[in-house]
Amino acid sequence: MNEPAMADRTGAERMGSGSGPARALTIAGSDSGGGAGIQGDLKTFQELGVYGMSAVTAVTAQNSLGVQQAEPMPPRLIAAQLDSVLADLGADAAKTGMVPTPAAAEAIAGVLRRFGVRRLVVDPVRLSKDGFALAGPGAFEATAKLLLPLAELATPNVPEAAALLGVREGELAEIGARVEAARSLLAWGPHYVLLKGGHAQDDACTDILVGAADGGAEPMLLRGPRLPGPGAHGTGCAFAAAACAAMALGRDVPAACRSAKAFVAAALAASFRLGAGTASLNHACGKPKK
Ligand SMILES: Nc1ncnc2c1ncn2[C@@H]1O[C@H](COP(=O)(O)OP(=O)(O)OP(=O)(O)O)[C@@H](O)[C@H]1O
Ligand SMILES: Cc1ncc(CO)c(N)n1
Repeated sequence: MNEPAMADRTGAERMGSGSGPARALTIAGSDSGGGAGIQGDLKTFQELGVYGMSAVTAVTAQNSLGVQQAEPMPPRLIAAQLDSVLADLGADAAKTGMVPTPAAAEAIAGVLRRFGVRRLVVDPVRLSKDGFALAGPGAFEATAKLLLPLAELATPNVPEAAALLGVREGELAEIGARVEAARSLLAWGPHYVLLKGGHAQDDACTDILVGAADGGAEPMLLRGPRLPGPGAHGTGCAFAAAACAAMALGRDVPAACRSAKAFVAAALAASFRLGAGTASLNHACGKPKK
């Protein structure tokens, strides 16, 4: 099949009040609790002014207490959703989150390659906050092997980075070790790695961005005050989705990561308690005021 490259569709006819919005596609699991996954990503896209679309990779039953159950979608149905969106609507940027099985990773990588999706954020999701395996057996490894090479930006947290590098999480406690780790992760193939700092014992919650173009020689450190408490559900997804939204709007990766950091900080500062467990991120109050 001869598919149009995404770039060819960027100028698709736009009707009504002039040019249409930038388009962002999330490829992720459904979170019934509304804070992470598809639901969190679409809220983030909406808040940041881009048109959100989705391909559901799995359905989870979860709430503020944790994940109770998860079922993967059949790979063919994941691929069909991606085909439907990309062949007709197009996307200026996309992000992947929960990839439940190795076959799902294969299906996603195949369609993204076929459509030439270049502005891709890969969030290599492994465990939920309460330790539920969102990536089933072999799926994290398949995501690393098949999706990270397609990524413009990869956004691992500290435990995911440790797993990818085969080191203990404790070895990434110091900022210098995390900069080195981020550099080493470039070997998986993304153009940029943003190593998130939420899990580090770091008062500034430092996120580290390195780029392959200079071999990670000039890391960019994104700092902000660590908000007290256990944080909120969905911060990792919100970061990747906010970066994806900014990339859909044409920003480069460093600018996209700066705005994602500001978005998550604002959404966290405005978070609230709904259930008996972890707080809910307030995506609707997260828009940076600048
Ligand atoms: N307590 C906090 N205060 C301020 N910023 C935070 C806090 N916790 C996390 N962040 C920020 O939130 C973003 C997500 O980081 P984190 O390391 O928590 O991702 P994650 O582990 O993938 O998230 P999740 O726990 O949702 O899976 C980063 O920009 C990080 O710096
Ligand atoms: C569906 C889904 N994706 C990602 C996460 C990680 O926060 C979650 N809890 N649920």
